[in-house]
Amino acid sequence: MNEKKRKAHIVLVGFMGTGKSTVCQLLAKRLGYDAVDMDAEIERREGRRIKDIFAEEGEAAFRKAETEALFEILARPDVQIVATGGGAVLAEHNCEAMLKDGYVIALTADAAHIIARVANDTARPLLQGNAAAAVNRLLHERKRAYDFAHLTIDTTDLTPQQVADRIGEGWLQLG
Ligand SMILES: Nc1ncnc2c1ncn2[C@@H]1O[C@H](COP(=O)(O)OP(=O)(O)OP(=O)(O)O)[C@@H](O)[C@H]1O
Ligand SMILES: O=C(O)C1=C[C@@H](O)[C@@H](O)[C@H](O)C1
Ligand SMILES: [Mg+2]
Repeated sequence: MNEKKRKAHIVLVGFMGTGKSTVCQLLAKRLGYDAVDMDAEIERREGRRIKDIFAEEGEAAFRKAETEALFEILARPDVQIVATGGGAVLAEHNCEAMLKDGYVIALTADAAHIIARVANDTARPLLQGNAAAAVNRLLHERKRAYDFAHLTIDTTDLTPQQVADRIGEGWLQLG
């Protein structure tokens, strides 16, 4: 965290279940910034649930809506804490935009913890059916996808509050 402070949003990236949405709310409260959850924003703009966008129009249509939402969010003038969707990093131009307008923090966790966190949730279309197998396959496919971040925090043995505190302390120390 350095010269990017003040002019940049804090942008949380990471695989599904690493805690982006949860930490976003806690961090926004702690720092007094607005919390923006991209998945919620897409659902609001589209007027339907993410799993329905996937079912009715397919993943490509969702990715297009995701990029549109990301660019609109990043262009807002006030500093925000942004929780991205787990696949928002799959398009290189999305990553470039995040690095330009944000301080990008990647949250990680080991596969077993991710599976335990997301297995019983029906909201994620890419994890329906055998969630553990899907997590392992996608983690492999996305092995390097989150490496572009300015900072990486392994959340495996941390609570969401501890993750938010760690980020918040670093941010506030910069003055
Ligand atoms: N550090 C943590 N320790 C334990 N449970 C956690 C942690 N972070 C998140 N969780 C839990 O895991 C679940 C998924 O968290 P969350 O929705 O914040 O993940 P996400 O990264 O936003 O996922 P997605 O990419 O699908 O939006 C929630 O039930 C949340 O309470
Ligand atoms: O990792 C992904 O590709 C996704 C993660 C979620 O946040 C949602 O954006 C959606 O379920 C897709
Ligand atoms: Mg989320």
